[in-house]
Amino acid sequence: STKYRTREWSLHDFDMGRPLGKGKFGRVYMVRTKVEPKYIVALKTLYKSEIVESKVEKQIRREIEIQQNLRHPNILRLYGYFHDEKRIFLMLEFAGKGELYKQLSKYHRFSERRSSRYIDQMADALIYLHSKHVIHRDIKPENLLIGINGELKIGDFGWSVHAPGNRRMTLCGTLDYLPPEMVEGKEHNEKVDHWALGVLTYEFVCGFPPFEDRNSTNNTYRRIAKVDLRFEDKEVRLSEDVKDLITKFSSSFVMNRRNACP
Ligand SMILES: COc1ccc(C(=O)Nc2ccccc2)cc1NC(=O)CCSc1ncnc(N)c1Br
Repeated sequence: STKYRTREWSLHDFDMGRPLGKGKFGRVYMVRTKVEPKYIVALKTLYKSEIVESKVEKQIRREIEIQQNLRHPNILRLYGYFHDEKRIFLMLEFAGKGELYKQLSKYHRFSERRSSRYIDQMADALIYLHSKHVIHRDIKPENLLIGINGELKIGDFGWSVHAPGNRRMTLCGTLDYLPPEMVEGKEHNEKVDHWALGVLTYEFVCGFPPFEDRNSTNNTYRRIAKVDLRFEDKEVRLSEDVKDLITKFSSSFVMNRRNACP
């Protein structure tokens, strides 16, 4: 609603709730507006000092600009923002069922039915993003949230990283989702999101990403560059359909690469 955009918000408008997650630049709290109607939002605090230090102020300005114009049921809303002398506050949609990766680590992998529902919603969100010439470039379980009715939401975590814990972390976030052209530092287009959707589908139904090599990041690079896709894992029974879908996601990328270098 436009009311959010015009009025000036401040911390005093909210009752503070529990912390929701920790990002690299600050924390996210569940908060509620003090006056009726009592909206619940996820309030993300970013420290100006850290943002300046990491020279990401342009990136966050651009990101806020992009996010405020996005309206899609499978993309987490950014309602607005405000700041005080030390911090910037992002007023985000609250996703009622939290972080998808926590479900994935709890259940190890998703059924093909549940995976197909999530991938279908991701595809809708990407069609919408690409229609606005926005390439996401960072699709991975850590960046996905689940709404109160079980619907998937792309929650842009900006440059936030999760506590190291059991998450795969390399220099710039997980390597596993990078497509060959990014791994080789080439220019990229929205097909990088199609590639990542294939990697995401594989990780949903298998419980681990297709090119992962826990012992050597170099080998992960090599396997990505070669598109070394394997389905031989004994304990995971995959339908021919899902193997075909995943192969198509990666081959759509290979076609793209062939076009790129005649
Ligand atoms: C549209 O969502 C965003 C938009 C922008 C940024 C951001 O930090 N940009 C950024 C930060 C620094 C530098 C450059 C960009 C972050 C998010 N989103 C988030 O941080 C997700 C917070 S966690 C959470 N949120 C809702 N419901 C839950 N249950 C949970 Br758990």
